[in-house]
Amino acid sequence: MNDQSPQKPNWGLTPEELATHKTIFAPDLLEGQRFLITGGSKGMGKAMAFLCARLGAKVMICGRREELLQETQSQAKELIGADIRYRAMSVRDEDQVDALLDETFEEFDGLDTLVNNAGGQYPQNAIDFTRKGWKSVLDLNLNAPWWLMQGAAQRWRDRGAPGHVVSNVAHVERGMPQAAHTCAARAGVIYLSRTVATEWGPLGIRVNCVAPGAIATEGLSDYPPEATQRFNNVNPMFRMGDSWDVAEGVVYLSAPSGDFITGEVLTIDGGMRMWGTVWPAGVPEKFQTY
Ligand SMILES: CCC/C=C/C(=O)SCCNC(=O)CCNC(=O)[C@H](O)C(C)(C)COP(=O)([O-])OP(=O)([O-])OC[C@H]1O[C@@H](n2cnc3c(N)ncnc32)[C@H](O)[C@@H]1OP(=O)([O-])[O-]
Ligand SMILES: NC(=O)C1=CN([C@@H]2O[C@H](COP(=O)(O)OP(=O)(O)OC[C@H]3O[C@@H](n4cnc5c(N)ncnc54)[C@H](OP(=O)(O)O)[C@@H]3O)[C@@H](O)[C@H]2O)C=CC1
Repeated sequence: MNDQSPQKPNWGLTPEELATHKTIFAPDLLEGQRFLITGGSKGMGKAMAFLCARLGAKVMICGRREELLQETQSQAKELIGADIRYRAMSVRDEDQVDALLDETFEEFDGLDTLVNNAGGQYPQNAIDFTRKGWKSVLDLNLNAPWWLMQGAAQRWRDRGAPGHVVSNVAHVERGMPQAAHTCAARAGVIYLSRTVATEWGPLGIRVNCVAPGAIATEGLSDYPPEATQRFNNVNPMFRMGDSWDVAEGVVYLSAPSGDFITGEVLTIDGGMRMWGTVWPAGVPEKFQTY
């Protein structure tokens, strides 16, 4: 994904930066805590994995490509001395989701935080979506996080040892032109989270979301350069966030700092919810008004 061509910049923080980036959190904040982070082999999920491991947590990650997972595992070992576990799988496959949860609970003898981070979509005008494309994006960004959070909650209830969920969604308050499929899915996750935050409150399970705006990660290489070159101009701070901004938000909600927070959406978007629109396929002429 790290395409070096001038048209496609090399987005995201390097492993060395993830290993040394300053953090506001105490070094032993997550000592003994167990995290499952989906999509931890690059981008924001990798930053979350490094940060949690640096703070003392045991971390399991997953992703489709084993080589990226392996690379993340060895970088974490070499740079921060952490033993990150991984499973190569797709969260779009229900059986593989169950196997991932079983392996994680067994390996760690329980789980403290599930981070639903794996996700994504392709940019297209909604009028042209195929049914197959719609279902693929809904499977990845709505069904998979639901299977994961429900499966984790059942195991927490049955073991009498609760944990927490943080789902990485997106800023969707004003819709997301050229990404209506993901917008629908993420809105679904937000309202699922708000609903089960009430149902699962008595079980001791907290359920929250983080909602990033434009964040410079390797994932942006999947978008056309004519779209990504304006991603620094889609919020009133006139810059993109980085994966560390989101990783620290996830830790804030998972650690004791989040003990009285549930059903919440922590927006990390440099103000994009008030001003700015991503237009991931490029701004249509009619909308080129500023
Ligand atoms: C919003 C801005 C900020 C956000 C940034 C990020 O999220 S960064 C993170 C960025 N990282 C990611 O997003 C990574 C995760 N994303 C993904 O894996 C894919 O976007 C996916 C969810 C569609 C799965 O894809 P897959 O191939 O495994 O799935 P599949 O075989 O099940 O169905 C494929 C069907 O979907 C359709 N279709 C697909 N592409 C296009 C397109 N460009 N054009 C048009 N249509 C497209 C097409 O119908 C196709 O069927 P066909 O014609 O092949 O019979
Ligand atoms: N970057 C941004 O500006 C924004 C991103 N987001 C969302 O935040 C989340 C993280 O984004 P970002 O870090 O940029 O993305 P990246 O594309 O950089 O990383 C995505 C991670 O998810 C994994 N993944 C993708 N599909 C699957 C799958 N089916 N099963 C298992 N793992 C999978 C990838 O590994 P592999 O490909 O090997 O499976 C990778 O580890 C995503 O949900 C994204 O849509 C939301 C708003 C803005």
